[in-house]
Amino acid sequence: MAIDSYIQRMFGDDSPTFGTSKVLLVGAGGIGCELLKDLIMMNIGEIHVLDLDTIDLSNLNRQFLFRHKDIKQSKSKTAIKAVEFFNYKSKLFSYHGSVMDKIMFPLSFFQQFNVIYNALDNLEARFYVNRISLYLNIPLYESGTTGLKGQVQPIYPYLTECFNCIPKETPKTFPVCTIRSTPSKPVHCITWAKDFLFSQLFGEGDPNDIPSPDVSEFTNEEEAKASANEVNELSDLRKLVDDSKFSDFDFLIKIFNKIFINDIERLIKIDDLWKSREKPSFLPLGDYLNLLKSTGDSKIDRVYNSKDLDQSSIESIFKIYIASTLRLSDRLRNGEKLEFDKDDIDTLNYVMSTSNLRSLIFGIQTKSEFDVKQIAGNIIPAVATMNAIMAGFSALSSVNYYIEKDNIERVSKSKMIFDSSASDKVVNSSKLVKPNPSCSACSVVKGIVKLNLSNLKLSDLRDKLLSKYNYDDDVEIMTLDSRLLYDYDIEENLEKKLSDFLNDGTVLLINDSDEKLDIIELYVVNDSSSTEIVLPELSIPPSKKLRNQGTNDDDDDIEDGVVENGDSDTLNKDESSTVASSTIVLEDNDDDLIIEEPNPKRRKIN
Ligand SMILES: Nc1ncnc2c1ncn2[C@@H]1O[C@H](COP(=O)(O)OP(=O)(O)OP(=O)(O)O)[C@@H](O)[C@H]1O
Ligand SMILES: [Zn+2]
Repeated sequence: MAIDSYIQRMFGDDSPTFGTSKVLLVGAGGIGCELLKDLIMMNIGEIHVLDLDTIDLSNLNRQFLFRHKDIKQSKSKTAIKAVEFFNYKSKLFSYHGSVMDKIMFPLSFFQQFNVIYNALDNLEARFYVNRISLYLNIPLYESGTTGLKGQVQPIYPYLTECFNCIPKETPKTFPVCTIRSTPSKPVHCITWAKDFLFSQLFGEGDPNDIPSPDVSEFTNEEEAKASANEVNELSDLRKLVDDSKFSDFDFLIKIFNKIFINDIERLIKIDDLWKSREKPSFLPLGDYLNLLKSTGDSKIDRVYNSKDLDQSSIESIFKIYIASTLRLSDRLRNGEKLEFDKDDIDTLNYVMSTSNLRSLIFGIQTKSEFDVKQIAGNIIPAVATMNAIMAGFSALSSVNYYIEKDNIERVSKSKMIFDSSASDKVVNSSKLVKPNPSCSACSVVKGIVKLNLSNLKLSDLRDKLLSKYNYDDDVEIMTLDSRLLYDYDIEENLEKKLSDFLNDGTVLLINDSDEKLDIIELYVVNDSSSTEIVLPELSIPPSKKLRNQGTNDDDDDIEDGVVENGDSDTLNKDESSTVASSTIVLEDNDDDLIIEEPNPKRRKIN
């Protein structure tokens, strides 16, 4: 049966406006491939698929639109080609690039869409698209999975929580001293091997530029000194690795001695570290090292790798260490730039062997190549079924919107879907919640300012802001990344051209110097044909400070007999009582009236 007939059967004559909709699908990975199939089955008018990546071998187990022959091809292009044989009406478009690339995808690119679906794997891009959906007031269907966990959050800007409303967990990090001096878990040794040892010996960057560790991160002074020494010596070794004439086998012994003997000796001497911990011990590799020294380079098995690993044998781990060090230094000397990649056998073997040798020294359990790959590659197992379920719910949640897009209040009563831990349920749902009033993304009034950056000066923008929004006194102008461009102490920029500071896509924060009005956020759109600055119509609420003051003063009213007074002309009715408290009249015990002026506290960001 044709898709149309299914849709007709399900929705009857009130068939939703799938066919006339134009949507953006961000991400063509695990969830994205599934979602593309689902959206096609809904006969969405236009589906624009955007992804920055190419296909890897490791994607094939779950990204069902891709085949072995597609490896190294663009994900978005391959995905839309793969569905060509589906019986569909949707028009498909693909884009190969990062959604955060403001040149490839300016705000106007997003403006054409009715709905955005996120199928991303990182917070940065998710936060970015969330902001775009807020600027343009486009519903966003946010989905994600980690293993057997998953979630779909429909976001109806300003009506329901946005992606930024709820604080997100950041990836776990470990204290520097644990990684450098007192590891107690395999993950500590793997982090040391990958982020410290590998990156300093083989990673990009000038060996003279290896930063010293931050002394304040160590509680023990000797430990901080030992750590600083380690870095200096490593930088010398890196020079040896880089030296193109160097082919002396001694080099391997030097590195080994430094990392696995001298550095450990130094740590053992710091008694304070071992009061409540087992001291590290040396690897029983003496005979093997001597044998290698006497037989020399010719006897080294350069191709020995993790396939030959006997995890219980120190010698086997050591042989992988030697072989992978040689292979990596050869590659480095051939001019290759190296970075850790879980799918690059040399870098993985190096991290696996060095972390396991360190684990043995500190009495920690060794890990297999598979485990090290998971931990070092930050791999969270992706489960194809969970991706398919969440993609399905993402598409399904959006049906509400297509059916009743003219009644967005009603649509915003939809539900959020997430995995269930109950044995008899696959998923759970909960009502969408109103936005968090202190969310830094959606609680700030936003708009788009159109202007010709190369024709105008900062003073033009400042003057226009003052007149358009009736600020009493002055404003502070800064960028979202905290560059202060103007306030009443910093006038030197006023006569400079806006193009000196701003680009298409820069986000500006405008703050009322009097702290009466709330901060506003303006997205800069450079329009070279524009002759004037076009600022958005905004209704700027009173500042949070005033609102809080209002609330506190309400309490004080009872205790202190505060009488409120003020001009509420420019205010919304329901906010007038709080803003009026900007001029507070206090009655003191002697019946004299004291007028307390608002005391604007200014923030300076350098
Ligand atoms: N800034 C971005 N712009 C466009 N696409 C992005 C951006 N960031 C991530 N993506 C894409 O989002 C998709 C997420 O899919 P998924 O979670 O399955 O990850 P993956 O990279 O395909 O798999 P794995 O991480 O397991 O190798 C990927 O295809 C990735 O390229
Ligand atoms: Zn929010």
